[in-house]
Amino acid sequence: MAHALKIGIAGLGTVGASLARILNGRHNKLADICGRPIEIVAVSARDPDKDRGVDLSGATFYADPVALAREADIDVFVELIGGEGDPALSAVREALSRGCHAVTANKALLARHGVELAGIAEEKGVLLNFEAAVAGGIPVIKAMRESLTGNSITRVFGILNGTCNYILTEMERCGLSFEDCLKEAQRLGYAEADPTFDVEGNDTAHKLALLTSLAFGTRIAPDDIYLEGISNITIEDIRAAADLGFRIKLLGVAQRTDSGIEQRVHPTMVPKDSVIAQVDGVTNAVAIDADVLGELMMSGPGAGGDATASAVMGDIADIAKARPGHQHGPVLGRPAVHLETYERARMRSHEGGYFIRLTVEDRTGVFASIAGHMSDNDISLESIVQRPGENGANGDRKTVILVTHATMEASVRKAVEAISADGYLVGKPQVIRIERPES
Ligand SMILES: NC(=O)C1=CN([C@@H]2O[C@H](COP(=O)(O)OP(=O)(O)OC[C@H]3O[C@@H](n4cnc5c(N)ncnc54)[C@H](O)[C@@H]3O)[C@@H](O)[C@H]2O)C=CC1
Ligand SMILES: N[C@@H](CC=O)C(=O)O
Ligand code: NA
Repeated sequence: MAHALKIGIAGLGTVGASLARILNGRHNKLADICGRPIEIVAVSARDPDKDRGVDLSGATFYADPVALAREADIDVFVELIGGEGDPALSAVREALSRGCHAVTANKALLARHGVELAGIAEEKGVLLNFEAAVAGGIPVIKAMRESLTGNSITRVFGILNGTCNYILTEMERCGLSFEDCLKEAQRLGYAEADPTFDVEGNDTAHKLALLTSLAFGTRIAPDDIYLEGISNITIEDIRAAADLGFRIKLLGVAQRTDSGIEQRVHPTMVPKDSVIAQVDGVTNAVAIDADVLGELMMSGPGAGGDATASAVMGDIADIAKARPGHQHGPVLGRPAVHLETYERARMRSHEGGYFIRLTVEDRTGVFASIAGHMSDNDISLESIVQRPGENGANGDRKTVILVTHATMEASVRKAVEAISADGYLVGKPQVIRIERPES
């Protein structure tokens, strides 16, 4: 049998500890499959003595993950610390620069520095694998990087954050509060160290930025993404959506439009009977429209220690199986130096349906005024209904719910601004985009 593949793991939290347990527990099986054993020879963690349910006493401990990356006798550096900056960034840079392969689950790091790191890996002839960074255990990076080579992709979209999908599902299913659902997602190991990244949509944006680059051969540009999270979604929105035959999902969407590449992350109402509406809990889903293949949809566990470690294990096994000089293709599907810049489609030119929920004072003329602003902005309405307000026990408030036909985002913004200026709104208007996938 060939010599062992020596790995160093930095970060022994939810994913790192799962990975260590799985690699140790399946040591012989992996050795059979890969043709050589995979040995954890070095680790870095904040607390060296914590019980993680795995014996790592044979591995050299480094307090500093950058030192591990720079000095340890390893073939592969596995980064499972998280965060877009140091120490993760310096550690991965160091490892690649000295000719070690690297594996990371860190989408924040790659969204910000992926092109630079891919450039180093390609220059040094080593692999930088990151399957776990997008949609957890779903093999979407492999699919886009390898299986779809040669296809032209027009759109990629999906549910890319397990925490948000878990929260939205549990709020609807059990009527639990947003805060309680988030706490449970944290307990289950789904959430980021700072869960704001989940609920405000940044994590989805990091993943979408990587998918966009793989889909369109473009440079990674997280700041080009229109971003809205789920923290403003209320149980009233979820119920109103259900009454209208929709469910609310946090979607990331990247597509080619006449005005460039549109990238957006926002809560979205999808028809209840669509495939994406059935994706519940921590499950993620990614749909890719490819010209030769057609529409590909993949779903599976998007977060959690074992699901994520499964993807990391696959990345490490790929390295163990690769013969020197016969490496896989470029990190981001095409060489980092050939990634293109592109025209960014502005959100104001987005066209789609909209759900608008307004809480208004119960005065004569309000309903007519709202309808008038819609018509002034050429917005065609599918429905407009008035209901007793959520806080209207004394009858002084009403809820007005509008659903529009396909219209320009700019028109909706202008209409909502005009309505707000009229002075009868109570609280902020709620605007949720509607997406009607073909399946
Ligand atoms: N938890 C999940 O479901 C998923 C996580 N990821 C990504 O995997 C990475 C790890 O995530 P988790 O394991 O959930 O996070 P975690 O917070 O549970 O683990 C990170 C570990 O790194 C350690 N750490 C922090 N600074 C360190 C330092 N200077 N030196 C050594 N260790 C240090 C922390 O003490 C912690 O134990 C992140 O990039 C995350 O975005 C990706 C997909 C899913
Ligand atoms: N916090 C993330 C973890 C996986 O990427 C999520 O909830 O999806
Ligand atoms: Na994945």
